[in-house]
Amino acid sequence: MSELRWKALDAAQNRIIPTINIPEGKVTDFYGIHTFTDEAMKTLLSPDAYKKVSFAIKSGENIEGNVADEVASAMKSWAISKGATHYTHWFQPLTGGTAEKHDAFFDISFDGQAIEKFKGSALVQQESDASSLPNGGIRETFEARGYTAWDPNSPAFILYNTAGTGTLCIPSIYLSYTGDLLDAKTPLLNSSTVLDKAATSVANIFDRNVEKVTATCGIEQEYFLVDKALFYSRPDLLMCGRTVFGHSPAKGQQLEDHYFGSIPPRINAFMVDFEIEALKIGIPVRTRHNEVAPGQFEVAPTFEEINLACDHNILLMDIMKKTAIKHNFEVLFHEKPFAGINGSGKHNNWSISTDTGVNLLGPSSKPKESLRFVTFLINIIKAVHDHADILRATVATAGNEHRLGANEAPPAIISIFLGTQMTKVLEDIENKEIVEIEKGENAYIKLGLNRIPSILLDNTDRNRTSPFAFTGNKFEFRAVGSTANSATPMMVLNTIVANQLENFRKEYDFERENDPSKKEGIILKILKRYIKESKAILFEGNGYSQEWEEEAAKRGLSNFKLAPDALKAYISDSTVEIFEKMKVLTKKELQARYDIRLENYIKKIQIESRMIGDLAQNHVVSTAVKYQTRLVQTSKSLLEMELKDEAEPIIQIIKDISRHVKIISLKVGEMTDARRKANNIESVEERARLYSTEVKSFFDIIRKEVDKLELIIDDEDWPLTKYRELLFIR
Ligand SMILES: NC(=O)CC[C@H](N)C(=O)O
Repeated sequence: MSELRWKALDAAQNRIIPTINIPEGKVTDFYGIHTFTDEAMKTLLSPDAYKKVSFAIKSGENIEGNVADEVASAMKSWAISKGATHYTHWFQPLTGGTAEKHDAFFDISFDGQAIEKFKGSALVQQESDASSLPNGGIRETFEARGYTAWDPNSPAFILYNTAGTGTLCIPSIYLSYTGDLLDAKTPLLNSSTVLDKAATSVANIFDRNVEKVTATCGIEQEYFLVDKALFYSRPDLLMCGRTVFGHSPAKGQQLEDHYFGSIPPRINAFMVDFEIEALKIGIPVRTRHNEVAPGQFEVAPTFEEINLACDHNILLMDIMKKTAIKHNFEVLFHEKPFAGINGSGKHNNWSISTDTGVNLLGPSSKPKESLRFVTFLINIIKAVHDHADILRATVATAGNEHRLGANEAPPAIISIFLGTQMTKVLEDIENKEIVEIEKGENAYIKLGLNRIPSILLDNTDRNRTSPFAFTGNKFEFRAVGSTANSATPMMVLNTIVANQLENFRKEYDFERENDPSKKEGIILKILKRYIKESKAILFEGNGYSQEWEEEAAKRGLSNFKLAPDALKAYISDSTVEIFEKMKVLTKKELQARYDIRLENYIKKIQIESRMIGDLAQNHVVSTAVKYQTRLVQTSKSLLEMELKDEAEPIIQIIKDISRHVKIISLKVGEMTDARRKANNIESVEERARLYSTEVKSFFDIIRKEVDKLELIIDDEDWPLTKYRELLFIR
């Protein structure tokens, strides 16, 4: 086995940076050339068809058959002219990733002629016998049909394979024969619709011209890069996406010399390459940098409409994985591939803006508009306060369980960071007496609302320890895991905010009818109460500290460290009530998602547990025993030569090895028993609980012993590529 390690090290150190095809011209010359953009549609469709499609996209109405035929025909000619041979409905099942089945444009007509075919019906809807995709019991196996349907809100694009041919990908939603939602995209679309409705009605209190409110999102993506040969030399990376063993290297991230440091040339080449591919399909990537841990990096696009942003993020991950092959890298999206150093997250920068061009979370120089700003801000705080548990549940996975609360990642407690100055503004609103809002801006000034723009301009205090931070003109949800499909957390955020805004509007209307005072006074009265009700969620301090855990408990905030506990919020009464009321997900669909996520959790821990057993016994213990045998020979020889003192330290090492090996063997056996016990449990909830508590409790114990052995056994013999090699060779 150590031979594999040495070969891998050799390969990794002799890489040549591949040539990258840089397109001619400026980025704007090739941006979106592989996307069937609105521009392309305008050029290729008849004016009438274009008008109808645009209307359907805006209104969400169905597209008529003949119009769909025209769009399909235009898409086909466009795609074929760009080298596409196939098409696929590209959708997001509940696996967390994407799914695609490629069909050729090529076909044989009824009279035996070879033709290229793509009808409107094939564009709009496809039937998939995808009974192997997770459905949480929604779809009985005897009714295995599922449907994918075109989502015209997200433009079609072409993905090329290494052979150079392309597939036209049509972003689609996915549902069962019975109409139950089986994907991540449809609920997100639903949530955007309800958010639009609720936010528009609140925005109308301030401006009657607002007709539409859109959620936007910009997703920062963290990742690790490991040389391909090194990656394949670690069975745990290959099977679990993370290392289950590995002693910390002498140098980790303690010198803080990697973050924002000069990007190594081989990495930079990879970044340039995948960014070009991303830009060609219209993903507006803009930022790249070294992250905190050695071997860790980040990419971020500019923000977009939320549905598009989530599609683009998951697509970007796919492009990164594929581009990495050419560069002999493997991209790790796991939340915690290496113990003891930074994990990887996805920071979702979320905001809402109107069709009149106003960012509702953006500061304004007019105090009156600041009232609108605080209205949205405080409603969001209240929504997150009241429904923190379901927000937390969306980021609960086996991978993220290792990350939350460890090394620069936010803790499992959901709290909101506002910055000291904004906190003060809220305190003023809560505590200062509002006399009747007078003419002019006096009252706003008294309340400190006139200060907001300047506060937000120099709002430099950032708090990385907060899972949900206000950053001047948007909220940053930092707890999302790096492998996650952002569509799910963003769908929940949209929904709880929509629900809250709807409640606010109702309360406001009610008060208006019964209270003759000015609308500003009424708004402030309601906001005062909201602040009182939800200020427990506001926290400015160090989210990593023990004191915060204690303080949060006192405040009654939840702290679900284990994913199965956090996931329960999927089926809580309040979640079901809101999601059914807002028509985003039904109780049945929530239950299915809960079951799927528990199953996924169990399977992930099961795979890791098996991997730990296998590596510990078949790689580590066997190597340790072989090395021990050599030491026994040496000590025997020394004793024969009557060199007792010299033999002593060697005998001590022999004993140390035995001690570690004994614990490892014992604990691997006990862990296998714990697994067996859990597997016999019928209830998925109870099984997940046993996996998260009993089975998982052996992971650290076994790891500790293995990592000790790594320090004892001859480096020449050690079978697992070491942390220093995985993290620093590039
Ligand atoms: N510099 C950073 O933003 C670190 C974030 C951290 N990697 C996380 O897991 O979220």
